[in-house]
Formats: sequence, C-alpha cells, structure tokens
Amino acid sequence: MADEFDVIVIGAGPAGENVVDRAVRGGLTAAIVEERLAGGECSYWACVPSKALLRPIDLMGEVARVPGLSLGPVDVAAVLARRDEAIGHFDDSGQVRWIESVPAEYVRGRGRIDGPKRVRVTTEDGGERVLTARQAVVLATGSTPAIPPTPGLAEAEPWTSHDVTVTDSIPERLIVIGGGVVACEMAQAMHGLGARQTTVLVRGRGLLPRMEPFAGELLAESFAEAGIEVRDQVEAVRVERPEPGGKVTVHLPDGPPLEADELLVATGRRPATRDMGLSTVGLPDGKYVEVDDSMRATAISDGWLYAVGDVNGRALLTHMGKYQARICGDVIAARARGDELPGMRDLADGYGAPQVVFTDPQICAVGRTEAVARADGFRVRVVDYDMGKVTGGYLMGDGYRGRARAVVDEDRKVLLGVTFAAPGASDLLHSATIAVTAEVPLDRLWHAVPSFPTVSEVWLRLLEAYGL
Ligand SMILES: Cc1cc2nc3c(=O)[nH]c(=O)nc-3n(C[C@H](O)[C@H](O)[C@H](O)COP(=O)(O)OP(=O)(O)OC[C@H]3O[C@@H](n4cnc5c(N)ncnc54)[C@H](O)[C@@H]3O)c2cc1C
Ligand SMILES: NC(=O)c1ccc[n+]([C@@H]2O[C@H](COP(=O)([O-])OP(=O)(O)OC[C@H]3O[C@@H](n4cnc5c(N)ncnc54)[C@H](O)[C@@H]3O)[C@@H](O)[C@H]2O)c1
Repeated sequence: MADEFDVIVIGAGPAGENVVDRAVRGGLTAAIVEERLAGGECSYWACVPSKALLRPIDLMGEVARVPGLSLGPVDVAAVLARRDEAIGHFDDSGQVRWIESVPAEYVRGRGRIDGPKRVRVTTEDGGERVLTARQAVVLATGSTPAIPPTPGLAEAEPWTSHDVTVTDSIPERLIVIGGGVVACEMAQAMHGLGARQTTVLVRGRGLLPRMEPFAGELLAESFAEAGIEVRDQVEAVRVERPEPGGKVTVHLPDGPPLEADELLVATGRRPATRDMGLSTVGLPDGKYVEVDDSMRATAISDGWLYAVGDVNGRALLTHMGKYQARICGDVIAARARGDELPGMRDLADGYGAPQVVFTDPQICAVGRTEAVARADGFRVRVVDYDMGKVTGGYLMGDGYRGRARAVVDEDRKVLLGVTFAAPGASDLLHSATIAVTAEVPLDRLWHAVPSFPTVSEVWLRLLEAYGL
C-alpha cells in the first residue's frame, strides 16, 4: 500500500512530535513513524524518569539545610512507584491520542529512508508500508548510548541511561564510568536512594567538563560530603563479569581493581542513524546529520530532507530539539506555500543552549563559558559572585553555597554566558537565557530590579561586581 503525505517524520520523540504539530498548523498533512513509544527516549528512559528519581534528592538537601526539620528514611519503593507513574507505566496511548488529535497519522513501526522522499516502514506485525512525502522527510530518531571499546565492557552488559532510569532496585555498590551529565545525575540519584558505595570514574579532569570549572568542583564537594567517591583522570582498562547480572570488576591502570554489583556507562551518545537507509540518498550511516539553520540536511541537494533533535548533534537537549522542531515544521510549511520568513532560523544553538543539571547543587548554564568565549575570539571579562552571600541564599538554609559567573563581551557590554551553581537555581536560568539571547546591554539590565530577599538578587551583585 502506498500512502502520500506532505511531511513524513521518522521518530516520535519530543522533536518529531513538534515538527508534526507545526507542519499541520501550517496547513500540511503529516505522518509520524515510531518504532517504540510515542514520546521518545525523553518521556520513558531519560528526562522524565531521571528527574522523578532526583526530586527526592533535591528535597533531602533542602530539608537538611533548614534547622528544625528532619527527614525520615526514604521510602524507595514509593519513589520508584512515582517514577513509574511519571513514565505512564510505558503506556503511550495518551501521546498517540495527542498525535492523532493534531491531526496526524501515527504509524507504529521501524522507518527507513528508501530513496528520495520515500520511507519504508516495517510494521509491528512484520508487514511493510511505503510512505511518500510531497514536501519533506524529517529525521527525528534521536540518539543511543555510546559504549567505549574497553575490553570486556560490552560483554559485561553494563547499565546505560536506558537501564538506570527505569531500574526497580538500587544496587548496593555502583561504579559509574563518565563524568558528564548522565553520570553526575544518576550517581547522585542512586546514592541518595540507597547505594552504599558509589564510585565515579572520570577520564578527564573533573566533573562536567563542558561547564565552568567551578561547577564541577562544587558538585564534587557535594558528592564527597554525601560519600560518593570521584576518581579523576582514570580510565577503566578492562571489565570482567563472569555471571550475567552478577558482580562486576573494573580494572584500572594502577592499583587494585574495583568491584561492584552494577556498572553504569555514561560516556555520551551516538546518533540513531544506523540502518536507517541513509545510504540510499548518499548520506553516511551512523553519523550526525548535518543541517543548516532551517534544519535542512546540507548534503541533500534538492532539500527535501530535514533533521531535528539529537540526531543532528547540535544540542542534545529536549527543549532545544523542540525549538528546532518548531523551526523545521514552520519552514517546511512556509516553503510549501512559497513564503518563507527570515525569522524561521535557529539562532539559539549559536548562543549556547541553556541547560540545567538536576543535581544538588543544580548546575545551570547558558551561552558560552569563559573558555569558549575566549576561544571564539571575544574580548572577555568575567565576574563571579558567591551565592551564599546573597541574603536570599542565606535564607534558603544553613550551609547554602553556590557561585555565579557572568561572562561579559567587553566590546558590546552584553552577556555571552551565565552559570549558576547552587541548590534550587534552575528557575534563575531563564532570566540569564533572556539576557544572553536578547543581548541585553548591561546598563539596561541594571534596571531589571530583582526582588528582595530572593536568590535572584545575585543579578544585582554580579552587576555591582562588574562596576555598575
Ligand atoms: C538519562 C538522560 C536524562 C536526560 N535528561 C534531560 C533533561 O533533563 N533535560 C533535557 O533537556 N534533556 C535531557 N536529556 C536529553 C534528551 O533526552 C534528548 O535530548 C531528547 O530525548 C532528544 O529528543 P529527540 O526527539 O531528538 O529524540 P528521542 O527522544 O531519542 O526520540 C527519538 C525517537 O525516535 C524513535 N526512532 C528511532 N529510530 C527509528 C526508526 N528507524 N523508526 C521509527 N522510530 C525510530 C525512537 O524509538 C524514539 O522514540 C536526557 C538524556 C538522558 C539519556
Ligand atoms: N539535565 C540535562 O539536561 C541532561 C541530563 C542527562 C543527559 N543530558 C544530555 O544527554 C547527553 C548525554 O549525556 P552523557 O552524560 O552521556 O554525555 P556527556 O557528553 O555529557 O558526558 C560524557 C562524558 O563521558 C566521558 N567519556 C567519553 N568517553 C569515555 C571513556 N571511554 N571513558 C571514560 N569517560 C569517557 C566524556 O569525557 C564526558 O565527560 C548530553 O549531551 C546531555 O546534554 C541532559
């Protein structure tokens, strides 16, 4: 059976769903192909379950800082049950209903590109369906965890983000390989929920290497206080696990091997572009799909292929994938009408995407770090402020500490980047995102008066420290 739609999207994660929404709003017809669950990795194995596991950790930190409050033991079963509820017990019928209400056709099965503007779908029952696009095909297939080629590692069948986020039990002893976002969030979640011994093996120098260095340092202090061990500049050389699911041994370059009940590998992602039929249109397998600022694949000459979300490698974040998707859906609809607007371009990725790492302290950053700004050739001045000295911070509880950094472009007197590393700082981030993205001049920002006594007075302190 052949079916024709204006737009065919492969992958119903947050990015794919938003393309469909915008394209249909723009007057087009659309189909979306999904091999697992509508809602994608984010809803079931990534953002949502991880944040459900981290919320109690966040609260435990808050309560511990306020004299007069105390916490009883955590009811881990209740936390896991709420996590299960948050991921809808792997039932995507609500999301499917939403897609159908757009309205768009939901096609359950594995999609592959089969030449220009054609998608071949292997359906759940083993059947085949060929879909043809009048306007565009959009790849929104996301990414999958990368497993390094360490001898014995793959054979040990370690946990990845896909396992740890939906686990039904907390390992007594956990080793985490990686020092990035998943490693930090999940080490803290598992430890806070009862792992007795948690060891994080970091290949480079410090946690969260893409953030300002003080962010990783503050987080490492918090880990040390909680009893999470971070081992810097060490790489696993060999892994052994004689029994599937049994004890696992990680050999290091020096010293005795480490033993644990579970091993989590959190060493980054690979684009989900393998076995996708990309070679039928001249694109390499297994690589990120390079796109221009309208999300159109640069290597496809007549411009019918787009890629949004993790699969284009621009910013592996749900909110950025959704933003790209809104641009992509609007652009496809506008091009179909012949009235493309210049505003339909991805500017935000160029500024540096906002991101919150939901640890305690929360690490919240937007724009360029000092190092990136300098490497990009800006004339930079950096201003730091101790967030524990802000009255609003002090009132959050004893031992509240954190640090804020503003990276200023000295030629234009605008912010290139801002980082807050402090408990509960996530909701401060959007003010920074607005300041960075709108390139608000500092002497204008001075008139945005933060309320007393909130932590947001850190803005005032940063501007004063700058000299205003
Ligand atoms: C543990 C963890 C926590 C995270 N937490 C956050 C967070 O707090 N905030 C944040 O912004 N980001 C977070 N992220 C990142 C976020 O999950 C991703 O950026 C986001 O899911 C990307 O969305 P997407 O739509 O591009 O891809 P996905 O969400 O990966 O969706 C892609 C979909 O495509 C489907 N698919 C793939 N190939 C095919 C095919 N051939 N045919 C049909 N369907 C196919 C997949 O089944 C999947 O449903 C986290 C990631 C991890 C791993
Ligand atoms: N709160 C959030 O926004 C959030 C949460 C989780 C994940 N994510 C997104 O998901 C993506 C994936 O997260 P991630 O933590 O897997 O990737 P990451 O890129 O953040 O970190 C991977 C880390 O693994 C290290 N590494 C790579 N190869 C290694 C090896 N062979 N041995 C030891 N260490 C190695 C890298 O140096 C890096 O520090 C990120 O891009 C992130 O933006 C976002």
